[in-house]
Amino acid sequence: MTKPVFSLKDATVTVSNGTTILNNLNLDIYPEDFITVLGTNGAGKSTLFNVISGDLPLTSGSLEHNGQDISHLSAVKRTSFLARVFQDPKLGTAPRMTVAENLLLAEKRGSKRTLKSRQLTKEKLAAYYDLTKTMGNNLEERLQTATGSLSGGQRQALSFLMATRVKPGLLLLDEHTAALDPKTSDQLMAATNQQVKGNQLTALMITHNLKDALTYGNRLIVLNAGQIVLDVRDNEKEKLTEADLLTYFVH
Ligand SMILES: Nc1ncnc2c1ncn2[C@@H]1O[C@H](COP(=O)(O)OP(=O)(O)OP(=O)(O)O)[C@@H](O)[C@H]1O
Repeated sequence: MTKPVFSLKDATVTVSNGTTILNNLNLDIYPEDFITVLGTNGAGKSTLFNVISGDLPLTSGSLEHNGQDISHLSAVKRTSFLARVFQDPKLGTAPRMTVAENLLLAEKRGSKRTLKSRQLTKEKLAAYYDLTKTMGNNLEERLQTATGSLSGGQRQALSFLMATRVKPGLLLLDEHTAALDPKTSDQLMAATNQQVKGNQLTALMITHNLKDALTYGNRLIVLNAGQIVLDVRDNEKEKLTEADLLTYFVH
């Protein structure tokens, strides 16, 4: 039987005021799972990501990666196998560096990040041109532009390409299309789906868009009050409707 790549076991986070924001949560993530994550505001979705990325420690319980307990591994060390794209286009890219330099930097994920512009060879720039052209938003014309002057959609597309430049063991998509206009959001969602499937990535994607949650991924989970209240995959997921999902949105 296939073993999970990541396992959260009785994961609990209690904050200083005594509130429990993740409550004995259990989740096994299998290779090539593309899991859409839904839940009301404050359900614990970002907390779940913060626990996986190592930005927030567990109060109790554990996180395993390929059977090894990594609960105490630093967030920096986890970047060798984890990548995350945030909702805010400003996060994830270095604003003064060009698009090409950011892509080069992303290739060094998990190792020492020193950058020498001579490493940007003609061949590399040609490869980046082809790569960015797949995003369908003219990013390929702006390879030598400082990232800070890109549009939000272009910057978010770049963040996504950077997160997947070196295949991560797990890709965390934290409402990565939420700040974009509907057309740009659809474009990035389609590109995301293509990358995740084409490169056999394992991914978790937080979204408030029920349609996207139903359309994409092989598995869907709903969080409520720090617990998973629905976990469906394949045929069972395909049968779900938006109306079904709304019944899980209880405050
Ligand atoms: N470090 C923290 N200290 C105290 N409370 C926190 C901390 N992080 C999160 N919380 C609280 O825990 C709850 C869950 O927050 P979280 O951000 O995980 O929810 P969410 O499901 O991602 O919500 P949203 O959909 O609004 O982004 C919220 O009530 C939040 O205020």
